[in-house]
Amino acid sequence: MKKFDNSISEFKTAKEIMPGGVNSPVRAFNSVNMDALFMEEGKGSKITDIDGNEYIDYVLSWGPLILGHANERVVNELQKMVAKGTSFGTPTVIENKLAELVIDRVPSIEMMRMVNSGTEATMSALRAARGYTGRDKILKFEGNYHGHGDSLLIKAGSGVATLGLPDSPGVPKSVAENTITVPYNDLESVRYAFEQYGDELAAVIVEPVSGNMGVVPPENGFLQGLREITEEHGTVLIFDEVMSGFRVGYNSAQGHFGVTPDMTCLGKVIGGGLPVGAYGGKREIMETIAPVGKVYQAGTLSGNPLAMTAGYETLRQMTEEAYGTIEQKVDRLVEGFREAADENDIPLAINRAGSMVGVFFNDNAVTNFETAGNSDTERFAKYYRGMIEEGIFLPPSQFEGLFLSAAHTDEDIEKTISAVKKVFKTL
Ligand SMILES: Cc1ncc(COP(=O)(O)O)c(C=O)c1O
Ligand SMILES: NCC(=O)CCC(=O)O
Repeated sequence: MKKFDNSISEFKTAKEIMPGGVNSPVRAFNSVNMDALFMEEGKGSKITDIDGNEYIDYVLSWGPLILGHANERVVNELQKMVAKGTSFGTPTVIENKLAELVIDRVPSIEMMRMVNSGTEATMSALRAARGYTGRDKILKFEGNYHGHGDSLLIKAGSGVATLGLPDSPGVPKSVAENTITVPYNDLESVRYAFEQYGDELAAVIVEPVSGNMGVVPPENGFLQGLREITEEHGTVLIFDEVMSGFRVGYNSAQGHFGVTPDMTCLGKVIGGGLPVGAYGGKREIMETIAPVGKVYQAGTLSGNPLAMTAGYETLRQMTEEAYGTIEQKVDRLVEGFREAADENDIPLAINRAGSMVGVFFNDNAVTNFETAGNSDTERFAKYYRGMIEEGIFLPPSQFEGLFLSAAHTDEDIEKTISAVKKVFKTL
């Protein structure tokens, strides 16, 4: 049995000084009935906790680390940048470089703004869409998570779903009234909502691959349908690619599925593990942002040179070939999960998109929040704790996807599959 004495002791201290002992709820391991693990260092696909236990890491800081931990080139370039200074509060050349790279690869983005988190990206994109259209209402999907901005914290996924808090106290009723929610992958419900509110809807915001109720890809025609309906009504279509951006593929989910929204939100991978977010889209919409237009949005540390450096050096290494190599590893991992399920007669639904994988203890296909919610969370918790014992670090919730990086080796994947087979026998 692994020992976690140091983590247990630090977590006890942390709980006295931070709500739940954490700076973000999903880190508290609530739904798997464990104390949180405190990590000390990471290299490549591996992460080590403060008790010296090493794990193959499929959390990757919740998605950003597509090259794995402490990638040599990223670390070298960051060290050079740190020595020059950490923030100037003026434009820097590295902001241009990262923005040009993003604009080049993400079809919808003609102009963009850097911010400090995915939450800021979605809040700012909504404000731009509202400013541009002069409308107040927005439509989002049940089980999609767009960060913790008031307008979007309604029937949200991620920790909100894990903790069973469908509507957060503290969001004013007057704000919540402007957010319409419908089931994911359900164009009929979207059409119905547009019949009722069509000309009042400023934006439809969607995770083009949903990653916050576990991984749920869009069904054929869903994104295309959203494109058509929003176009008919002059509503801004926003793809929240904070998670899927530069993860589902070289040109992000929109490139992969061939549907171009009006605006896109980014985060995670584009900061290579440093705090970042970004939003962008059609020039005409982005020119509503101050100081060109009247929609105000700002940030002391926005476009921070360290974050820009980590993001730029990460994306430069993620060639089309690099994405292909990760996908082959995902193929094998998914195959291994299926073998383990068959061998042990465990009902399992597996979804994937690029290097995002969702494994549900579920008898049926998982296509939306409702079907994801039918998963066996108790079985998940038991599986989770078994995998920790085997040295595999997974996101601690049935409603989060796992990620692979370019640093994961074939050996890592085979070790993981062996662990899954061993743990499934005990469920
Ligand atoms: C799709 C999506 N949007 C927005 C966010 C919020 O990003 P952040 O946690 O950086 O605020 C997340 C992640 O948590 C996300 O997965
Ligand atoms: N899929 C959910 C997240 O990535 C959230 C991370 C966090 O809130 O700490």
